[in-house]
Order: sequence, then C-alpha cells, then structure tokens
Amino acid sequence: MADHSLPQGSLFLGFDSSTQSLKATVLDANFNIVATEIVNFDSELPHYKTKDGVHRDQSVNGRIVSPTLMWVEALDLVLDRLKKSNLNFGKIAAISGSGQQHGSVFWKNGSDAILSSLDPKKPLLDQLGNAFSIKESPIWMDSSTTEQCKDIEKAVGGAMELSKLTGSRAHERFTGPQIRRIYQTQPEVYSSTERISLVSSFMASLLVGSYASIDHTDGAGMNLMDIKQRAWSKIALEATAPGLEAKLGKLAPAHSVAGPIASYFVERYNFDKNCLAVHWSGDNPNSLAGLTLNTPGDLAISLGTSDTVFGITAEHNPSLEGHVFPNPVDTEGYMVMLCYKNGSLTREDIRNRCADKSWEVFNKLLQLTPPLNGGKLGFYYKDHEILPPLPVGIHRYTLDGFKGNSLEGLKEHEVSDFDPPSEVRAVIEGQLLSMRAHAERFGMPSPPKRIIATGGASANNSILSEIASIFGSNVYTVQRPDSASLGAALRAAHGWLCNRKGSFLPISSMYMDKLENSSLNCKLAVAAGDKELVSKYALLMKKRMEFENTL
Ligand SMILES: O=C(CO)[C@@H](O)[C@H](O)CF
Repeated sequence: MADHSLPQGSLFLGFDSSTQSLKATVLDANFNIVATEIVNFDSELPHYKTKDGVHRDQSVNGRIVSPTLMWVEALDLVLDRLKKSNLNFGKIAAISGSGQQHGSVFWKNGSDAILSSLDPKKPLLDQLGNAFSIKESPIWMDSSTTEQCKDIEKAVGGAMELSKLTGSRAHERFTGPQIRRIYQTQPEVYSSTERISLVSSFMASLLVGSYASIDHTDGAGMNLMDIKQRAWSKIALEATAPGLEAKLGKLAPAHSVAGPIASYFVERYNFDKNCLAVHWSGDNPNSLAGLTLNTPGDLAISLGTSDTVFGITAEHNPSLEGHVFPNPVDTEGYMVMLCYKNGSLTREDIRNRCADKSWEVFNKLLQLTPPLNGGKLGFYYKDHEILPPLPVGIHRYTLDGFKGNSLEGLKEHEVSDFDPPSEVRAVIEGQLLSMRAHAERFGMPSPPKRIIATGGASANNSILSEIASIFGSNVYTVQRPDSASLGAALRAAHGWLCNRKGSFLPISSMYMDKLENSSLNCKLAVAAGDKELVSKYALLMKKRMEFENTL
C-alpha cells in the first residue's frame, strides 16, 4: 500500500486572505489544529480606512475595491504573531492558502525583480509599495462591469456559450470583465502591468518570491479559462483585452507545488528551506476541501461576508445561474456553487436596526417568531445582489392568512415595513428559501443527504435550526467556522504528499483513517426539521420565487 502518511512532527500552514481579515491555521500530521492567528483589516490596520475590508467608491456606480498593500501588511503581521507565539516554523513542511475569489492584483512592469530580491531585514510592506500599477484591487463585491460582461458574452456567442466554455456566464465580479474595464478605462495601467494575479496567486507569489500560477479552480472564476481543457480560452482572452495571456502566465493544478518557500521567509522567520508552497486557490474551494466534502449528496452552506452553497459533482452541467469550478482536490471532478453578496453585512444591518445591535437579541427574536413568519417575505439587498442579479433595495410582501397548507385564494400585498421581530425572521428565512430554490433549480441534491454549515454565522445555532427546518436535512458543523484556512492547511499537506509521490493522490486516502479524532471531523449540530414544516416551507419558497421574478 502506498505510503499516504505524513512525517510525524511535521506541520502544515494554511492562510485565508478574505474580504475582512487574513487568517492562519496550522495543522499537525494528524490534522489537529495546533495554532491559529487572525488580522482583522478594519480594526487592526485602520490606516487603510476600510469598512468591512473594502472601499466603496462613490464616484463609480457599484465599484468596490480593497487596498492591495493592506493584504501585504496583514501577511507581515500574521507571520510576526505566529513567530511571537513560538511556532516552530522549521517544522512547517508545506504552506497553502485561500483567497477571496475573483479579486485581482496588477503588478507593475519590473516587479518580478522586486519580488525575487526581498530584503529579509525588512517587512514586505516596506519593499512592495511601488510594485503595483493600481493601488486598489477590484474585488468580488464590485458590480461596475456590466458592459464588459455583455462584450465578453457577445464575443463568445452568448451567456450559455460562455457558461459551457468557462463554467459560468459572465458576472460583474469575475476577473475577466474586471480586467476589460481597466483596459478600457485606464489603458496606461493595463500597459504598465506585467502580471495580473488573483488574490490567491498574489499571496502565493509573495511566498515563493516570483509570480505564482493561477490554479485551475480559482482560474475558473475569471470567465477566461476553458473549463474542459483547463487552459486559457483564446476566444475569451481576445474578447477581454489584447496581450492578456502573457500577463496571466501559465495555469496550474491547485494541488501542485508553486515552488519552495522564498529565502526571504527562511531568513526572516526560520522556515525550513525545503518548505513547499502549494498553489493557493479560492476561499470557497478551500472550504470544500476543509469540510472534507467528498459525497455528491452533501451540500455545504457558508455564511460569511458572502453566503455560498456548494457541493461536488462528476460532470460539468452548464447553467445560466451558479458556477462550476474544477474540484481543487479531485482532478476529475467539479465543484458547483451558488453565491450571494448580501450575507453577513446585510444580516448585521438588520441586527443593528431591529435587534439593538446584539446577536443575543437577534436570536431571541428569531426564536420568538413563528416558522413561516406568518407569510411575510423579504428581499434585503444592501449591495447589488448576485443571485438574482438585482440592484440595491428592500422589498417586503405579506401573504395574508398563510398557514402553510395552501397558497390558494391568499391576498398578497407589498408593504413598506415589518415589525422588527418579523424583519429578523424574514432576512434569515428569505436567504435560506432562496438558497433552497436556486439549489434545486441548479440541480444540487434536494434534499441534501447532509448539510455542512461553515462561516461566521454557522456558530449561531438559531440560524442552523432554520437551515434544518427549511432544507429538511441534518446540519453538521466543523470544530471552527473558518474552514477556508483549515482547508488550505489540509491542501498544503495534500500537495506535499502528491509532490512526494510524483503524481496526484486522492485527498481522502490521506485523512480517512484520522478523520474521527481530528479537527476535520464534522459533528451533528441540528437534526432535520419536521417533514410537514419542510413541505410548508416549499410552498413559501414557491411564492418567494414568484415575487423574485417580478423584481
Ligand atoms: O464571489 C464569491 C464566490 O464566487 C465570494 O464567495 C468570494 O469568494 C468571497 F470572498
């Protein structure tokens, strides 16, 4: 039997560079968490003046960006904190990471020379201040590229053709439309850029001291990669901007090694010079790895700054909704995903407005209001929504006398507000009903065999109970809500093993015998809701979709 074991005593470091923070998780060879760190951008790097990790550019409709150097400084800070925690960097056999998907970094001409000659006596921040042709990176919350989406879809033969080719129709947040917008509106930036990275490959580039490849999985979030060939699509590249392939560099499988860690980190933090940097990938793909999602009937729900629903599948079935990415830990399979922009920030707004800015009060109100909310349905779009693609706005409807038995003969009204307790329930039920409806329409398992919840709000048992009632499935959680950095550490170990073996190794063969007693173990949090209630929610879901189609 091939040796799938990891050297005892070795450590694996995973990062998650997300919208609001940079997190780190260190796993030992038995996949137990031995160290974690976090830098919250707003509170710990206040000089960048971000709110929720971003800058909303009021001068351009829908433009949302993040300071690139903030991510650099956060990496300095997290590594310094891990050093102060006496983490033995010399034991770290491999590193990998997770980056918010679709975000882009524009490296100025000549920056590869800066990257390859970093001075270990200085922080990264002091040396990269002049490395980027734009100081603020477009990120996944941006919705300013509708025209560019139309251009790219038109050039390839339409939305469905683009979905067949790349795994998704064009989306405003996807990197291809973002690059096209910069090419069109800031041509001098585009011409002075020698490399365009995703957030994932950007952070990997820092670790290897040269431009790291974009991986096949995160690369599928760009509307630029042929998902079957796992290669750049010439027609999509040409529809985006001239000479783009040279600026993107080569793609690579997510499990492959980007390179040995750069000497900068060996000398500054005493990493072992043989420590391997495994390609980074997107945050949701890393969560899929961290949740050890390997059964097609399972569904993950991630409740974070974005809310996502994702699972695995053997085939790529093109659709106009949702996204298909190559599975980062299975070279044959795919990941399917739905994404919502109005996640935790929208829930926080309603907590602040209706529940005294307190989650305790929020949960109380959720518990005190009846399932089905007396037929009250709300759509809460603090930001331009991705699914469905709808502008900022709030819409509320009542179904008079709805008890869940029938929709016949009910009077429905659009109203201007709900009482605070009903508003709290409406924002939770509304998002979950939408997830169930779009997941079923996207061909995801219905009902799911298991739901594994992750992300900040997965620590809220009141919300988990609503998931169980609306989907009719048992809801599981993992030890910690930040499954993306956990998944990145797991992928670091996986990449290390594949590298030693010299070929791909199914990730499950690495952890199957250790799962039970490791930090990867999923535990039942809430049992499935009662079947009658699940079918009543199906009626309310049907009505919600009818209203959604009128917005
Ligand atoms: O746009 C998304 C996925 O398509 C979001 O989940 C981002 O990855 C969040 F960082």
